[in-house]
Amino acid sequence: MSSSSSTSPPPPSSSPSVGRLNHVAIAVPDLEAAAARYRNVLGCQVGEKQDLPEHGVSVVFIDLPNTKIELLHPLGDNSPIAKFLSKNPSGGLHHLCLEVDDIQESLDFVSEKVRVLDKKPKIGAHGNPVAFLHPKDSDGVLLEMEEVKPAK
Ligand SMILES: CC[C@@H](C(=O)O)C(=O)SCCNC(=O)CCNC(=O)[C@H](O)C(C)(C)COP(=O)(O)OP(=O)(O)OC[C@H]1O[C@@H](n2cnc3c(N)ncnc32)[C@H](O)[C@@H]1OP(=O)(O)O
Ligand SMILES: [Co+2]
Repeated sequence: MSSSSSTSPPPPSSSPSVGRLNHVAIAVPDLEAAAARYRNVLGCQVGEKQDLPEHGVSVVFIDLPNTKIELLHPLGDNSPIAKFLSKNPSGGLHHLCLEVDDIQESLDFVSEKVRVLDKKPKIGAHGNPVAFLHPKDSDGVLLEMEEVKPAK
């Protein structure tokens, strides 16, 4: 088993510049019930539901001090979330979203090493370009990259 240490070499200079954990996404069988639980039981700041047909999802974001939780529910039978919930009826952890500062450069670099699910980025829930990497190439965890330009 390998482990990281302070002496590990720096990443290649052309690798993506990964920033914050933008969100952790959870697929839920009942979006209203899940949102109410985060609002009323955990006392979190819960946003409005958004429908995103181009992604086949309804989504509610929960703001935390340092990141967000994205609650995902299928919008239609062809939704990737419908397939996920058919295999995981109680719901579950769906993906992690990492911020990068240039998504096309990041995709060009990582696509030589892992399967990229979107050759071209799509516009995600925050109006920024997003793309996904195959979970089977990243320890069983679906990874989303979201382009967030560094503040000037
Ligand atoms: C709201 C917009 C945006 C944002 O701005 O934040 C979003 O987050 S959109 C979120 C929804 N969109 C996506 O998930 C797009 C990317 N996903 C996909 O392309 C597909 O879901 C997938 C990951 C390629 C899986 O699709 P498919 O191969 O058709 O499904 P299978 O059920 O056959 O899965 C194959 C294999 O992979 C395992 N799997 C599937 N999903 C996940 C997952 N989320 N996390 C971990 N593993 C996953 C699945 O269990 C299968 O494994 P085996 O059973 O071992 O074969
Ligand atoms: Co997401």
